[in-house]
Amino acid sequence: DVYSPQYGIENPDILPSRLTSVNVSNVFYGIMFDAGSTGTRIHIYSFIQKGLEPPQVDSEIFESVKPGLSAYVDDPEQGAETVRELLDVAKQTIPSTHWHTTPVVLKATAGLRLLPEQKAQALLLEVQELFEDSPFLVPDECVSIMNGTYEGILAWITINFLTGHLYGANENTVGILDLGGASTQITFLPQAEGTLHAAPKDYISSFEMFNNFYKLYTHSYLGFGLKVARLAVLGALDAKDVDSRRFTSSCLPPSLKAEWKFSGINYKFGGIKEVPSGFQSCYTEIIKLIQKKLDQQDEIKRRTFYAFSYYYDRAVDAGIIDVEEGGVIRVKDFETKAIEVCKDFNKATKGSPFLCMDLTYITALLKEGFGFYDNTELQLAKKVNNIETSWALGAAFHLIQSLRSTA
Ligand SMILES: Nc1ccn([C@@H]2O[C@H](COP(=O)(O)OP(=O)(O)O)[C@@H](O)[C@H]2O)c(=O)n1
Ligand SMILES: [Ca+2]
Repeated sequence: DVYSPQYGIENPDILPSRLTSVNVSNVFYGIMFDAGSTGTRIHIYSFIQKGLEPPQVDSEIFESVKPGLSAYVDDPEQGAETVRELLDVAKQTIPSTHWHTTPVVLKATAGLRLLPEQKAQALLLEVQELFEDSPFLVPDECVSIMNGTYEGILAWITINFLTGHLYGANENTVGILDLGGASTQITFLPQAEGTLHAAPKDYISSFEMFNNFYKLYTHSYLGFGLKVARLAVLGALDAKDVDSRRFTSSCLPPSLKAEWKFSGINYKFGGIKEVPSGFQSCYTEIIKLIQKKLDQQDEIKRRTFYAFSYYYDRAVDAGIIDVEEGGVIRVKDFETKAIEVCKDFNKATKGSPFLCMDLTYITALLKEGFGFYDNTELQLAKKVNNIETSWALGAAFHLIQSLRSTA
């Protein structure tokens, strides 16, 4: 795909009517839905654009509902209902004079990628009908399953835009690590020539945004999100007799017996009394799922990475970072905490019985999967300048750009 943004061109369908002079700054809006595997979210952005410069984000309104669309696999109408609730927020916050020029788009990620095609399409169709009945601008392909390459690239665009690295000085761009429920992404702009040669061909993607051109390393690993990883550790992925079995792991409190629902399926799970539980046996279990499954690039050990989504949430639950502040940590902080939590399951009341497993998985993913050093620093951030760290802003920029180039 090649997009050529054309600034300052008058386009009454998309831009606010005030864009008649390039000297006037213009306010316009965009609505991006993130249909993730664990929840659906709305991002309502207001943008300001001055003349020929790329648009700036003025503000974001963010709301979310749980569970995600994939949980409504057998009731698409009810699934669309959760989207309607969120769309009402947009009606309440965007001035009605701007509704017909404000694009609304929903992009689904790994939860829907994992559903049978027909079921996923039925859900998307319900949402599309909802959008078409709304007063907002409905672009072509307003509702879709996003491919994993875009998920990584667009999150990279968001974080580098928010941290001021996007236009011009490419040497200082930061990498991103996104850990969802069902998939995980790694994206960075290679500086070492060797990375471009060593990487698998389909891990290198060229992308243009606001007249800048980027050649990125990016990959989305489907099935390596935190929640699907839990099922893999438990041996419950694709298991046939889900109703009659209890799935066990040494990563869980030995006496635990509980139930857990994911993507509309109920799983019985628990610990193992017969074998030693704790970090070492848990790590050994998990490594089998990770070793040699992910591409490793030497360069990442020395680069700055922003990590968010479950990296952030579980670090908060484990007390590694403050829920509001986030902060800089090292890869080994996850391991240190995992060892502590797995040693005394009874103490870990806060972060659910899965905290030992999750922290151990994150440690293994970072070290054995991507090949980070113990000492590699990670920036944990939920928001930057009050805007969510998510692919959604990058997707909104991309949408604005493509609407303009096809207008
Ligand atoms: N705007 C957002 C969206 C998701 N998330 C986090 O992303 C994780 C869930 O990922 P997800 O439901 O998007 O799953 P995937 O479809 O990306 O695999 C949770 O830790 C959420 O808190 C977030 O921190 N901010
Ligand atoms: Ca996500």
